[in-house]
Amino acid sequence: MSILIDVSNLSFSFGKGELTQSVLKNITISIYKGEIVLMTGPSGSGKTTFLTIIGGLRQASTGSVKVLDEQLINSSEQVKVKVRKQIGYIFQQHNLIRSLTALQNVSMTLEMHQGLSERERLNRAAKMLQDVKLGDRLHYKPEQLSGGQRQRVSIARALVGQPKIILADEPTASLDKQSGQEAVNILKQLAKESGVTILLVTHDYRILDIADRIVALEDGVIKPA
Ligand SMILES: Nc1ncnc2c1ncn2[C@@H]1O[C@H](COP(=O)(O)OP(=O)(O)OP(=O)(O)O)[C@@H](O)[C@H]1O
Repeated sequence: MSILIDVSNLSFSFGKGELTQSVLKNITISIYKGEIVLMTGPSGSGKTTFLTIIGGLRQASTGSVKVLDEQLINSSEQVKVKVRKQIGYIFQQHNLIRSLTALQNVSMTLEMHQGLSERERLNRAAKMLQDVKLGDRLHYKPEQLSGGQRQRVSIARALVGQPKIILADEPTASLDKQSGQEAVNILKQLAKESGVTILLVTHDYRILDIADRIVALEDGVIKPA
């Protein structure tokens, strides 16, 4: 099986000199194609920091971080952009644009995919929203949707560009048990159908059963969960 995320001896600190705070300490982990990996760990243990480095959203300088065969340590902006284009992101707060409908929020992501006409973008976005069971909510704005529905719009937005990797940061944190489980179950089903790899950070123990593998980050160190 191919390795999509290959991290070895990654260390990362915030601040300089006496104020240096070491957040990730010598992390080594490989994540395979199609795998769903959940990363748990107490608040402040470095989970979000780790995710943003993997996603090419934060620069690290120590160790090796290969994502989709690109080295992200001390990488150029060009390399980071190339990697980012192949990743779908899901955040705790859905980060949808309030003035746009569900359909517009999802189709907007496809604007950076060259060569698709507006009609094709809208068709793909509508199909994706049907897949997350929101076919009857295409023209609703975020505030007209429930928390779980909004999070499913962000799942559709993350998947519509056919990414190789999904990075999700506490996607169920603001949802009740049922909506949270519904959202991650849909995510899992769609990911397995298309072979997408998922790295999901959470301290929601109610969703651990969607994982193929669970790892724990404690004090910047990875431990088997
Ligand atoms: N931009 C920043 N500048 C300085 N320190 C930061 C910054 N971002 C995070 N930190 C610190 O790094 C540590 C790890 O933060 P991080 O957000 O990665 O943890 P987390 O495990 O995701 O926590 P949570 O589960 O609460 O989201 C924390 O102690 C935090 O205060």
